[in-house]
Amino acid sequence: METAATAAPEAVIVAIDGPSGTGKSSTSKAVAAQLGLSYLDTGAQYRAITWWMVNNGIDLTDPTAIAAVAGKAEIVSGTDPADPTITVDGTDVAGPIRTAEVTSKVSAVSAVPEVRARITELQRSIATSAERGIVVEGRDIGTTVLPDADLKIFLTASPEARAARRSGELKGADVKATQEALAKRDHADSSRTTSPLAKADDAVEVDTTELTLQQVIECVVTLVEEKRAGK
Ligand SMILES: Nc1ncnc2c1ncn2[C@@H]1O[C@H](COP(=O)(O)OP(=O)(O)OP(=O)(O)O)[C@@H](O)[C@H]1O
Ligand SMILES: Nc1ccn([C@H]2C[C@H](O)[C@@H](COP(=O)(O)O)O2)c(=O)n1
Repeated sequence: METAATAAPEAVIVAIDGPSGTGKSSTSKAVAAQLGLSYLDTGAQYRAITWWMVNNGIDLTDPTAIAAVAGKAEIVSGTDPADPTITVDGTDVAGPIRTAEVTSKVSAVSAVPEVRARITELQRSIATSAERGIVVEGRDIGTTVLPDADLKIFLTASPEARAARRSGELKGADVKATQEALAKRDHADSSRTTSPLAKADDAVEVDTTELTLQQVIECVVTLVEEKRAGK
């Protein structure tokens, strides 16, 4: 009989939260790869359920309609930092979840308590079964999903730096329009009632504005190693 893996006693759980474009995904993936840990992109899960709702014609202006179908899509996340995957009902949605349409609608879907309850349960189950430990990144990991995480990091960066990074990714995108879109999404994610984007009281805040990605990775790796040494 196949049994679910459980975390080893020395497994470390790292929660990385912060607003959009602060470097959570890039940092988390690299730290997990360097330390031999699993990696979970929780934003991808909220994007995946949003993609399913768009595809199934759900009225995303109606929280009751969203709540009614919150449990319908089967979302599976692959946690290898070298090749993170995400499927919905067996379909690879890694590309489709990054469209402008999904990005503009994900905050409305992720604000619905029934959606959060479902995705939070999935995230906890993935984190507790990661044998060597895991880096989980999102908006409410340190505050709600994994309040007992061994290490909590809250990444920040100036709005200008975040917009410049994002526009660099979306070749030719207007920096001002990108900054406005980021601010709008951050406001929605921070002001929702259920589990908003927030820094946990015991999180270490790292301002990445003036740091290279490599410097941020080194900083987080050092914090994890210090935690492990003190365990
Ligand atoms: N310290 C840094 N200096 C310069 N560029 C960076 C830095 N950190 C990340 N980047 C770049 O910024 C972009 C956004 O980074 P990333 O996707 O990791 O952010 P994020 O916080 O996960 O965003 P989101 O929440 O929107 O998914 C990427 O192109 C990444 O390479
Ligand atoms: N723990 C999380 C992670 C993500 N979300 C929501 C809010 C974000 O705007 C959206 C997409 O996340 P991204 O891919 O930009 O990291 O998902 C959340 O509510 N809680």
